[in-house]
Amino acid sequence: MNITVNVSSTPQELGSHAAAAIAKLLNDAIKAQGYARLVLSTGASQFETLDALVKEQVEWEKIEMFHLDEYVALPESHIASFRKYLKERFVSRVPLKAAYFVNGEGNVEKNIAELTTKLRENPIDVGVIGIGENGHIAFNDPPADFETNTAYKIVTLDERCRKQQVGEGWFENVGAVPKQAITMCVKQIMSCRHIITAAPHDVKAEAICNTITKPVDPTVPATILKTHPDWQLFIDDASASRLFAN
Ligand SMILES: N[C@@H]1[C@@H](O)[C@H](O)[C@@H](COP(=O)(O)O)O[C@@H]1O
Repeated sequence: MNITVNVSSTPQELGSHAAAAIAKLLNDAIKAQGYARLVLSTGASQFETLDALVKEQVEWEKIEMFHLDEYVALPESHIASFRKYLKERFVSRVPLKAAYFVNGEGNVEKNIAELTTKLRENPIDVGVIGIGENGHIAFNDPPADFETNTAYKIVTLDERCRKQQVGEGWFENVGAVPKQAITMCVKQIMSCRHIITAAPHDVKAEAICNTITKPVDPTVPATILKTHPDWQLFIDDASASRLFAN
């Protein structure tokens, strides 16, 4: 078990530190095996990290990118679509070898099966795994399922998670947020060789405090990350504020 916590003053500083750490791990993997496989999160908390990551020196043509989670039946043209998010904020900005998305439209079971086959061809080197305001990782809301062995599954989103999406401006009201999503499962996330978490902003202060101070338990899904052999957590003064208050 190896946990590193890095506290920055601002989200921008956090983004550049997290991006440098991700780039180093990707470059180490390329050196060792000639390629690297990356899983990316989405959400407002990842903006600064992705903006900095696309500027890093990485042989992007040796990188395969996978996607963590997506709403069921939300068109890719919707502003909240995570496929749209990743295409605009990452895939269009670096010349990747390949990008594999979670597609929540059409035959979802078939989409999951095809993506799982691709994902499981080789281990994932770096998982960039955000933490939600309710402590979720991907769309594994509390109480999270730590046991499922499939790569992805369909979940029903909890109320707090759906409200957070409205708070971030992705939807006009809670009724407009899809009730279901496809998420990478916790065990699959934990199988990433290295995990990097970027969690800035005061809205994450409670989740960060719970993750660090509470025992590993499904009621705070992100606590499982503390059992990973190599987890680097990047927070800022705002998201760390409850830690210092304790
Ligand atoms: N489903 C996404 C995840 O991919 C992300 O890691 C996490 C944190 O994102 P946010 O910045 O929206 O809090 O939750 C979101 O809902």
